[in-house]
Amino acid sequence: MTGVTPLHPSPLLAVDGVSLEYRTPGRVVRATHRVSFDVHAADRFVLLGASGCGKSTLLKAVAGFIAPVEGEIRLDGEVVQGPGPDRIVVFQEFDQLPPWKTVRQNVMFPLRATRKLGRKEAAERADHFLDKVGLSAFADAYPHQLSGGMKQRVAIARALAMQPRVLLMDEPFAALDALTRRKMQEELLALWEGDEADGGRFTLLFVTHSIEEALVVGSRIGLLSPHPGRVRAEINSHQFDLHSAGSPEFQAAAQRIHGLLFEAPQQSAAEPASAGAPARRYA
Ligand SMILES: Nc1ncnc2c1ncn2[C@@H]1O[C@H](COP(=O)(O)OP(=O)(O)OP(=O)(O)O)[C@@H](O)[C@H]1O
Repeated sequence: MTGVTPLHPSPLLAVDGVSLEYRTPGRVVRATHRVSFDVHAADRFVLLGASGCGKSTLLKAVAGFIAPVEGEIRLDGEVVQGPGPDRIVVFQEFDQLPPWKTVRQNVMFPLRATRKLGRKEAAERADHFLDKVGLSAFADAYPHQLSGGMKQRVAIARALAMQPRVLLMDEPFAALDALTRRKMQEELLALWEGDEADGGRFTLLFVTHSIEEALVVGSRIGLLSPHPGRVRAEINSHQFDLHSAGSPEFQAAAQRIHGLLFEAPQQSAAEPASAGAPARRYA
């Protein structure tokens, strides 16, 4: 890269004052209220909050499945109007892979469906990304022949093969056992590190309700308070990884986040949880 890097380059993804609602006959549920955050290229931005605070709804809105009732979401400065191949979601559920397709065919499918690549190139790209997630030997297997962790690896390979502008992950490891979950976190970070060789690290927007997972996976964390979801604070977490998980600094950060997420409502009344107030920022 040449030239001077601006101090605050414009974000790749801007979520700007976004309120999201579910409307059913006779009832409106406000899932998020004026949520704002920026995700820069190669960030690993984590949305963290208790169940029901609107994390998944926000991710669906960034994916383009839900339109904001207030505010806007911009990708590369363009307002998001609907789903697109520049934003791919990896879900928690193991059944996100069509069972009648082989592993290779699953990875190839979106590449072909969006006419991104021809059959031969799509097969080559699929094999490349299956190799990256350690599943070359299972390219001709069917999803039911794989473990939960392997299915999630296929879903990750399929998403990365599309080379999206932002990879969206909605609690992708929540249904895995603790050991596999830890291994998958490690592998995700290794894929992100290794992606430099493929022309630049991918940008991640990751949803979790686990404080530890947020600290390990994220370079930056947006804390959401519930009912409706509002940004409570933003925290830098790039200094942590799986190896620092037991350290005093890690424990202190986890404690601080716990306090911010669960501190008493009367304390938060004077704090930024009030509608429209700016979130606290931590270095
Ligand atoms: N389809 C729906 N119809 C009506 N309300 C919904 C719908 N989906 C979610 N909600 C409500 O919107 C709010 C936010 O839900 P959301 O699933 O985004 O939260 P979350 O933080 O992802 O929770 P979890 O961690 O449990 O998945 C909740 O109050 C939920 O009950």
